[in-house]
Amino acid sequence: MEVEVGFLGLGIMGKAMSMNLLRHGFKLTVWNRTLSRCDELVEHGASVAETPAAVVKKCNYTIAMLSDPSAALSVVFDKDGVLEQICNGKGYIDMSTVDSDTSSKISEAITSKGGSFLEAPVSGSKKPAEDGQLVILAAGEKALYEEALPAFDVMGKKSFFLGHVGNGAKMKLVVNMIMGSIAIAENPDPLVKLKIFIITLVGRLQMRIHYSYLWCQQYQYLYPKQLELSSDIVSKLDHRSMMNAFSEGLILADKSGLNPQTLLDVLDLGGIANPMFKMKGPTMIQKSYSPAFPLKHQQKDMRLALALGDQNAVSMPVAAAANEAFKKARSMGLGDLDFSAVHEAVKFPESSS
Ligand SMILES: NC(=O)C1=CN([C@@H]2O[C@H](COP(=O)(O)OP(=O)(O)OC[C@H]3O[C@@H](n4cnc5c(N)ncnc54)[C@H](OP(=O)(O)O)[C@@H]3O)[C@@H](O)[C@H]2O)C=CC1
Ligand SMILES: O=CCCC(=O)O
Repeated sequence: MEVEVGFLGLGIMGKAMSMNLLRHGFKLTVWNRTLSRCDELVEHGASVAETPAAVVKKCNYTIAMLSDPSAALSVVFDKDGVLEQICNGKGYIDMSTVDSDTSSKISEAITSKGGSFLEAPVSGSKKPAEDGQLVILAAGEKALYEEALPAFDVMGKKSFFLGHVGNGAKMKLVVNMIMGSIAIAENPDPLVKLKIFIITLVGRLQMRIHYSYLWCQQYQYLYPKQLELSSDIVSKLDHRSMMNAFSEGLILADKSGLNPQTLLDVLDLGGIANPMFKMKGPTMIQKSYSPAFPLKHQQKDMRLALALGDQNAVSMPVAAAANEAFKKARSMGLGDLDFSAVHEAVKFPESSS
């Protein structure tokens, strides 16, 4: 018997994910609060139902991709909602990004009616959703996970099963917290970006000319020395803030009962994968901070970069907060360890020397 799959919520993500399922031959029934948004899916072979309850009635399992906790709850608990038709043998998979309490509430309601529940938030945005390249962070009923794997394999490039309900939601929130913090570090005020760009460009140009005309002994006096320093320091600013956000994420994962190594694996597959997380993450988990770049030097560069910002009236609240963590690490006697030892200062903010 052909598996009938339901899909609730055809926003940016839901539309891309359900199109993908259709492309791969899944038999799909869709619903969206604004029903007209179903039209394009219907053109591509989907059936449409008038309520979430009607979708659940028809389908073996139903996937939801809704904006926030209140939407996720409303679609389940309100009139004509999922709960009215969920029963033994039917599954409900919420892929929306919500908190673990919301997810648990939905799980309890679904299972109390005999249905099975899985939370499965995703890492990856519109394009990965269109290309079937999401990273799926599932938790809940293992049997439903296995039943839905063919759909997950189409929607994503990798699926994790993270255990009991709540772990998927928490993992997703940790990843997005790191992403949000880095985004601030990497996307400051446009004026700041322009200044950094100009300083860096001039610095690079200067280096090129410097090497081409090294023979010219007087060259070094043609450009202000400070500019060379500026370019170097400014180009390192993002790494400072990244390391702090990364540390907070590792600690949040650990304290929330998640495996920090799994967080590293998830991060490495997503939009914020980068060589620094990959290289420093495992040693940070092991609390091994053998110095490659000593923390005291990093804090010195932070201090100088902040002074540069001061000179140029550039507001840098993210860098200032990161600098406080590096100062704290120094006060804890960690200055000669690797700069990733800032992790300890983030972990124990009340410690002092
Ligand atoms: N966009 C992204 O890059 C990513 C988003 N996510 C998460 O996926 C989820 C969906 O995001 P996205 O597709 O971008 O969001 P959109 O805003 O594009 O879509 C939101 C969907 O939720 C529906 N909705 C909102 N409120 C209600 C309600 N009260 N009752 C019923 N349906 C409701 C909307 O219906 P209607 O059309 O009627 O407004 C729409 O289908 C969110 O939880 C988001 O955090 C996860 C990874 C990446
Ligand atoms: O929740 C949104 C995440 C977007 C992304 O992972 O690129």
